[in-house]
Amino acid sequence: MDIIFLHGVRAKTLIGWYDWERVAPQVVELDLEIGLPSTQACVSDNLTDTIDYDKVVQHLRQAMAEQHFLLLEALAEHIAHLIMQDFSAPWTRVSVTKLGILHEVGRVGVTIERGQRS
Ligand SMILES: Nc1nc2c(c(=O)[nH]1)N=C([C@H](O)[C@@H](O)CO)CN2
Repeated sequence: MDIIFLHGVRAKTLIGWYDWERVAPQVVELDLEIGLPSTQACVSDNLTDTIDYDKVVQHLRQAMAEQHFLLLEALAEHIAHLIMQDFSAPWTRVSVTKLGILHEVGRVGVTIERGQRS
């Protein structure tokens, strides 16, 4: 399976378990790997034969501005669902990272994989 990746995508969203996190949007970082439904673009050299990563970023930023979740796990699940449903990806690995949320911890986050990797 061919894969596109997007690393270090920053997006603003309401995310967190605690009261203050439910009212103040935070910037989270996404690392995405997205399985492609075909290898067609490798021979056609045509953007319409693959998943346009530019559109993925726009779509996810828009969705995350409108949604709120309590846990990173639930946010990651939602992102994986959007990637598979709206871009027809057969497989994805989604990591969501909070930056500097814990004292003396640089980054915390979750990684999930959904779909079938062939
Ligand atoms: N496994 C998780 N643990 C925690 C989460 C989470 O999303 N998944 N979230 C929090 C708080 O929101 C944290 O970011 C602020 O202390 C705590 N643990």
